[in-house]
Amino acid sequence: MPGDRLEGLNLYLIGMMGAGKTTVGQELATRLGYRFFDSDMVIEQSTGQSITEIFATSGEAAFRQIESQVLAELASYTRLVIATGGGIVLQQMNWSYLRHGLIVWLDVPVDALYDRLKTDSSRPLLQQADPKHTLETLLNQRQSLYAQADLHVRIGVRETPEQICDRILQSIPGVLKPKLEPPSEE
Ligand SMILES: Nc1ncnc2c1ncn2[C@@H]1O[C@H](COP(=O)(O)OP(=O)(O)O)[C@@H](O)[C@H]1O
Ligand SMILES: O=C(O)C1=C[C@@H](OP(=O)(O)O)[C@@H](O)[C@H](O)C1
Ligand SMILES: [Mg+2]
Repeated sequence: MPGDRLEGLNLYLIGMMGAGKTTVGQELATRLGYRFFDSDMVIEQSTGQSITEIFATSGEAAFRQIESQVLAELASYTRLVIATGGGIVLQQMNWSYLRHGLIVWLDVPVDALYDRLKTDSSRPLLQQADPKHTLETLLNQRQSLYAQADLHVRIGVRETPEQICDRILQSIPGVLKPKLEPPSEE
């Protein structure tokens, strides 16, 4: 299986809302023979609330706390593709979990993000007067964090999830961290 090169290492997809982390992640998991998890879906299943309800009833800080707890739980498994929520990079503690796997940044132009999300009401942070401006502002704030990924995938507006998977799988060998070989017996 293509996933054998990874030797069970989890893949964490990071990037802005609408970048395709959930969509591409499902396809990637199938190709790798991995299990797929979407951290938002796990949050909704474990709390019995939608992301929007959590934001509305408990606030973003509480959501971020739950998000970190879910990430910590998922990070204890292997052979997973995990589609994270776009704000996973905001908390330093999350990086200690992400770093145990291979971090892939799906980098999509803001115009394309907006086109994909303009009729989507499931992202509470976008329920603003000018959602495109909100996307631009969030990306500016987070760009340097996303850039800490192991693999930066710049995605064209016409690229399909299948084509993006092809590119990720082709690029993984070049970014796999070398295994620390035990010191040779002198
Ligand atoms: N490569 C793509 N081309 C066109 N539309 C896409 C692509 N990837 C995802 N989408 C669409 O964009 C929206 C957001 O995708 P999703 O996977 O939920 O992104 P994320 O999890 O990063 O927020 C969905 O409607 C999805 O069908
Ligand atoms: O960018 C963000 O802060 C968020 C992105 C969302 O996930 P997606 O990136 O899957 O939309 C979800 O976690 C929440 O609405 C917050
Ligand atoms: Mg998602």
